[in-house]
Amino acid sequence: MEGRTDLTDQSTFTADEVAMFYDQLEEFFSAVLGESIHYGYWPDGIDSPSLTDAQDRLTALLGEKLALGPEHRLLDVGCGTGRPATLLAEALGCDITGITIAERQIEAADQRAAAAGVADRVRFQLADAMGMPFADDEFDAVLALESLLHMPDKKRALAEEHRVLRPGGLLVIADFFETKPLPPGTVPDAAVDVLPNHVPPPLDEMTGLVREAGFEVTEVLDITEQTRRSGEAILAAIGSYRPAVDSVQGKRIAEQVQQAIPLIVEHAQEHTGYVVLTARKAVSA
Ligand SMILES: C[S@@+](CC[C@H](N)C(=O)[O-])C[C@H]1O[C@@H](n2cnc3c(N)ncnc32)[C@H](O)[C@@H]1O
Repeated sequence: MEGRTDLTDQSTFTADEVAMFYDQLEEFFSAVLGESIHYGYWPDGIDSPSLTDAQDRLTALLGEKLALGPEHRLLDVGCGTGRPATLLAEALGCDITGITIAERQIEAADQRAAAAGVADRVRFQLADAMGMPFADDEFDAVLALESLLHMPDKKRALAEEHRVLRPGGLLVIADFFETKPLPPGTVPDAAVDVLPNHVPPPLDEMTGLVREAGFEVTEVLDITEQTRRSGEAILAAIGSYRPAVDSVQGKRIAEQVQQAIPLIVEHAQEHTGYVVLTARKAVSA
């Protein structure tokens, strides 16, 4: 694969580089974040520190927004290693196709779905969200759980999500948005850019992109406060992590990311919020 290997370069990452990032860090992510690669959700009154429980609560919340049943087909864009899709298949009974740009995630995802006994209705494949191998109108709903942040061309990704949805179908996005930009002229700390494409747009810009892609935005649910504990949960997990990655390069990148995480978390806490955005494709064009 072409491309830089120095992941502290601050220019935009390509889809190939995002794939390399996840393929090389799969062991790292499962050690630090568990089976899901996303933030957790702590609604008022829930105090348990478990990141896994909180991640599963976020997945359950997205399941409520999707409101699908056994007769429906869901596309999970950026499926990771398959825990969200597996949980949603169990909870909703729907048919799910998950796509990821990182090849190594597919094997783990397939194994997870098989172990949960849902492999008959859940499958995973390698595909780029910015050019999907699916027919127009193929799905009843699309989920983008922390995948839009990685897209170098968000307009293209949203246009594709719109194309593969049937008229009236739902798009549910869970992602970060920028709340407080760095003051003009400030150069972000290089370590903050270790994560590919992670600096998100402000909420109004993100909502605007979704509308421009042809969707009607039906709900914008700001859960910044309810996801805030994710930062400290990740920091606690990272504190006890010791790299055990096979390849020398993978180990080097894991160490880079491990060192960068406190800064990334600090940046995320100060400069980003978290939204669940629900949108509908118009019934008639
Ligand atoms: C932060 S992880 C979230 C994974 C999963 N949704 C979860 O919550 O466990 C981002 C995911 O987006 C995928 N991804 C990033 N860029 C992509 C692209 N261009 N096309 C398809 N998937 C992509 C990554 O491979 C990874 O699976």
